[in-house]
Amino acid sequence: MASADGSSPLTIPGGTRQSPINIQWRDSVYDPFLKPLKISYDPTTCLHIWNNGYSFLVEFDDSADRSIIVGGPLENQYRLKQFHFHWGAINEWGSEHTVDSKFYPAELHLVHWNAVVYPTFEEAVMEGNGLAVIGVFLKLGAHHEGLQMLVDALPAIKHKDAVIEFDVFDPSCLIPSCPDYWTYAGSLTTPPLTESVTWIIKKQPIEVDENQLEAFRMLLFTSDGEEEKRMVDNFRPLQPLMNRTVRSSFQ
Ligand SMILES: NS(=O)(=O)c1ccc(-n2ccn(-c3ccc(F)cc3F)c2=O)cc1
Ligand SMILES: [Zn+2]
Repeated sequence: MASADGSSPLTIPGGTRQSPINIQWRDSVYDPFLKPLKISYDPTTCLHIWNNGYSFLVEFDDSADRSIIVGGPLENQYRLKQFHFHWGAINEWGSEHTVDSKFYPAELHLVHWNAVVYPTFEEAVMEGNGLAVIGVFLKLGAHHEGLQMLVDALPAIKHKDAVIEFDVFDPSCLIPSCPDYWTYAGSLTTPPLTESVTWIIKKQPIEVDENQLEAFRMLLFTSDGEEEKRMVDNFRPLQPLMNRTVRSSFQ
């Protein structure tokens, strides 16, 4: 939906570092000073899984430094707050970022915040170095054992605001073993769209099977009792790169 000047309500007036973007592989710049990203998650920090009416999220206890990432492009360590996905109605699209203008059927986002510098997540969301989000592409292929635990919980959170307890889950099983990533300065891809995210996009996708993608698509945007609207195509349009460079951790 665009307004008279052609802008969509999802553009931030004066935004200079909006996300998602297309990652043009040949335009990314290898940075030899980028460190390996170190990921250490405590599976018992997992709290619950819920349908927030836009995606489904798994949230974590972030009251201490128990599930953290450090290194990579980051100056501090960041605490895991939640992870969620974006996907399409069909396998031809669904990811938020694209690589050489290619969409993947889905994309995982692991959202972390800079608890070294900021006292709360709410404050970190407003600051340029407040958040770090790891993006992982999902491609159609083999069955993913680790994802299946999430898929098995989805029928119980079909409707908006449904939540179930999720005791133990290690999201490391959703992150590819290949250490290669791209990184750039960007934003949240849904409101408040704040320009507070260091994006770390893994080069290697994970493989999931058709049944697992279909399970995402039977979730609903709508609450119980409302006219059903399937939760699909919950990805934001690509945003202009403007004056940004995408760096790669690999040659
Ligand atoms: N898709 S993404 O860029 O990873 C993304 C997009 C939006 C959010 N998001 C939306 C609202 N919030 C949020 C939640 C709690 C809070 F206190 C403040 C927030 F901004 C948030 O973190 C979080 C992550
Ligand atoms: Zn997201």
